[in-house]
Amino acid sequence: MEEIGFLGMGIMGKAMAMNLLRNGFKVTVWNRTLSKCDELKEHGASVGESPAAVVKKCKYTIGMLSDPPAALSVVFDKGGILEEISSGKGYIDMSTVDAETSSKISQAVIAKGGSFLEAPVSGSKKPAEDGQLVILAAGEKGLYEKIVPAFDVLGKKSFFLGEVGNGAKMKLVVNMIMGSMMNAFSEGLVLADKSGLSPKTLLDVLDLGAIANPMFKMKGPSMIENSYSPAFPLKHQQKDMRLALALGDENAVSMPVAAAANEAFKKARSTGLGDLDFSAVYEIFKVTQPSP
Ligand SMILES: NC(=O)C1=CN([C@@H]2O[C@H](COP(=O)(O)OP(=O)(O)OC[C@H]3O[C@@H](n4cnc5c(N)ncnc54)[C@H](OP(=O)(O)O)[C@@H]3O)[C@@H](O)[C@H]2O)C=CC1
Ligand SMILES: O=CC(=O)O
Repeated sequence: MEEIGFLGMGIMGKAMAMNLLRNGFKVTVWNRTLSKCDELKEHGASVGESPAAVVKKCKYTIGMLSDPPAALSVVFDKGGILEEISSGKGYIDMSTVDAETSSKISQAVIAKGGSFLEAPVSGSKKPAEDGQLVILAAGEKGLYEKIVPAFDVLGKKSFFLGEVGNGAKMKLVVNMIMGSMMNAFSEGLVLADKSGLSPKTLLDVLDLGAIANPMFKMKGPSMIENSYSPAFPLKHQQKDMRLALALGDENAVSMPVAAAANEAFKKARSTGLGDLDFSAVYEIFKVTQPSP
């Protein structure tokens, strides 16, 4: 397959680009903070000096940026994708953003003759390293079909969900549920502890029952050790809750559980926990539950 461009060497982008390299793809990377490209360079990647330079060199370019302003910046700002995208080239944005952001990018790319696909992912740092992501693609079907060989390396399953916006919406629904679950889980761990039970035993009990799930199993042991090395940064989970709640507003869907979870993530951010893993929201429940 042709050389792939990759913009954004954060937790996810770095793992995904590394995975493409490991599987024989030629990759040109770019990151706003250039030094984060060094490790990829050591593993054989080329480095582009701007998103435009990457698009000029590569037929297909993937973006994995933090949030809507970042996703828009690499497209519309000076040195951005729009300066070089043209007929025969494709841009695939795998960042988690809202449908409106994705549509703006799509329209601009298509106006220049390029093709666009949104393809946010479910799965965190480890699934990214292991090529086990779930890819939620939408946009131009032709581009989807051409990029499938790369998706096959990055993910265990990819869905094509139709028109641009559907991938973004699906991702926000999934992360809204995940964020609410993390809050309920944190409350449960605190309730067990404060009522004299062992949180560790609670993990064992949960894992054997109908609400067992990979997230509780993976995050629970580190949470009870107060260890929050970031796989999915809390500030991004809060961004996803905010964008999901906006989607709820648009569709007049009442979401009291998600709204409460968003408040807890906001509180965690305001106390300086934003760069830790999203499971650090547990700390908020601990401090708001004084002993009787
Ligand atoms: N981590 C996870 O478990 C998962 C994350 N996601 C989503 O993937 C995306 C990336 O997440 P993750 O890798 O964890 O995030 P990180 O915070 O680790 O990385 C964010 C990336 O965005 C770049 N960036 C931020 N602002 C700008 C800007 N204004 N212009 C250009 N680049 C910018 C950063 O560059 P710089 O290094 O210069 O700051 C960095 O490359 C997010 O949308 C997140 O919600 C989806 C699934 C799982
Ligand atoms: O967006 C985060 C994830 O774990 O999926």
